[in-house]
Amino acid sequence: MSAGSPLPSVHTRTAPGPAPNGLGTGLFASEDIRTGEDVLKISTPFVAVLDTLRLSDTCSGCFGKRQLNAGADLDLRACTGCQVVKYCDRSCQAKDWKFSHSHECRIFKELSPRVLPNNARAMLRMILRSAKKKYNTQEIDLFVQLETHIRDIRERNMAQWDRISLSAKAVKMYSGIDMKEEIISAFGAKLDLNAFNLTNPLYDRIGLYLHPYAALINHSCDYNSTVGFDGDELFVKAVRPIKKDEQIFISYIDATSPYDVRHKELSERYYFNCQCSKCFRGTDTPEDKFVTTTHGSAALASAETKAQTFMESASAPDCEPTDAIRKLESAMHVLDQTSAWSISRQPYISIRDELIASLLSSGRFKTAFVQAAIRYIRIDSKVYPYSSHPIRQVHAWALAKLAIHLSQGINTNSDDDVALERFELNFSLIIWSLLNGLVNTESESCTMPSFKRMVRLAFYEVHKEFAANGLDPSNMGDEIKREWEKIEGVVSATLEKK
Ligand SMILES: C[S@@+](CC[C@H](N)C(=O)[O-])C[C@H]1O[C@@H](n2cnc3c(N)ncnc32)[C@H](O)[C@@H]1O
Repeated sequence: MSAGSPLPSVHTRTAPGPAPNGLGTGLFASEDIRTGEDVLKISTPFVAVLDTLRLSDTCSGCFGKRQLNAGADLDLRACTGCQVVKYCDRSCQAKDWKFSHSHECRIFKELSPRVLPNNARAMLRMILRSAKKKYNTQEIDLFVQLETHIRDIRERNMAQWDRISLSAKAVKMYSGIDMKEEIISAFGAKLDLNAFNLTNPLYDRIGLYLHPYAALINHSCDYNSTVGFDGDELFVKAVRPIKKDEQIFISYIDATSPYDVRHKELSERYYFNCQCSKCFRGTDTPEDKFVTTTHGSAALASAETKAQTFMESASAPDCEPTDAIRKLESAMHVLDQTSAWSISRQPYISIRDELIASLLSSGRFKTAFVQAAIRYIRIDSKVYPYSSHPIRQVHAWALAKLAIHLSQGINTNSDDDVALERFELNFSLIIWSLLNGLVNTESESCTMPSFKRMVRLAFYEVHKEFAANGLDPSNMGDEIKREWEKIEGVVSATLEKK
């Protein structure tokens, strides 16, 4: 590790220290850090597990890193012992076996076809690794000091406490370990309070991740860093320049939400009242703004509740994509009818994200392209003001991928009734311009190394095709500008129809 910690898997430009405003310990920059640079990189997790639904489609060794490049061509193979976890190949299997699976495989096999929930699997891993002395003293020392908020959990959320205690009982029974249930429960509480969403390089959630050094980073709704994962490697990157001695902040929640929603989530899930600069401004921030102030707060709250209900039923596991699309469009309609809701105010942003995912699942690529263009052009720069934000980059990639699909004349669903053809888009130029933008800003972007590699490869292919036809889009600025004017036309026409 470069500075501040004796942990071998931690490379950082931070040091722990007392954080002002009663925030306990925090991490502070030990030097100036530029946009896109690593604040912290951790090569080995303390614990990481996949969500139960991801066990069948994601490799438990590389957490989907290799699948990102190989796509559907890579067949995962189940562990021959337990048949629960799957791997790309022997090297991924060997990695997980060495990390923890050798201790738990027998237990998974005995329980099959039942599978322990993700938090119980993570607790089991931590207990077994700790019993096998796989952690070094410094890691354990840091882990022991992590917050548990056990009293808050017991007093304010009995259901959470019951779940933790039940998991502790199960972990003790299945592992046969000689450890008090209270101690195992404390492992569970630390996990609930300090774990990160493990995501793939496209920022889709796939599981749970914990490392006690990364867990020292405090939260701010006006964060200066973002967290991402490349396989089992954790990266914290600077989303804007950070000065030496400045505190590092990430966002534990979706910071695009208005004040009340953020406050509720942080207090119910993490048991604290946020002391960040944005929360001090209360509802006086863009996240809370409405387009007009003519509606009473009751009417707005009622519209929001209706829209949320539509959104929740659209994300029910048994909801077909076509049905989900109808529900999400109804949710948007409810918000539009108030004429107070801007498309960059939550829950509009999340509804559109869900809509794009459902349109993709049902093969409506043209409509998905238009919605992804609205998100890219009209929303992202408002809700993620720093262009280095990884979500902005991932959304640009999603738009480029849709343009690639459409340029290949892929059959779209017959319900895909957007008359995109009349705009005569030159998809190749649009793809080139999106990928060129991503490649050119790579060093200041907070995306993961394998994402950058994938984008670079795609750009190389597109550029090669142009070159084969004797063209270099670097010299076609006017043509590219015209294509973006056309997309602006598509976006305006769609939004005017609302
Ligand atoms: C993951 S830990 C961060 C490290 C922690 N400060 C420590 O000393 O161990 C999260 C806890 O830090 C505190 N915290 C983090 N961000 C905060 C914020 N913006 N406002 C108030 N408390 C915060 C809360 O007690 C929260 O439960």
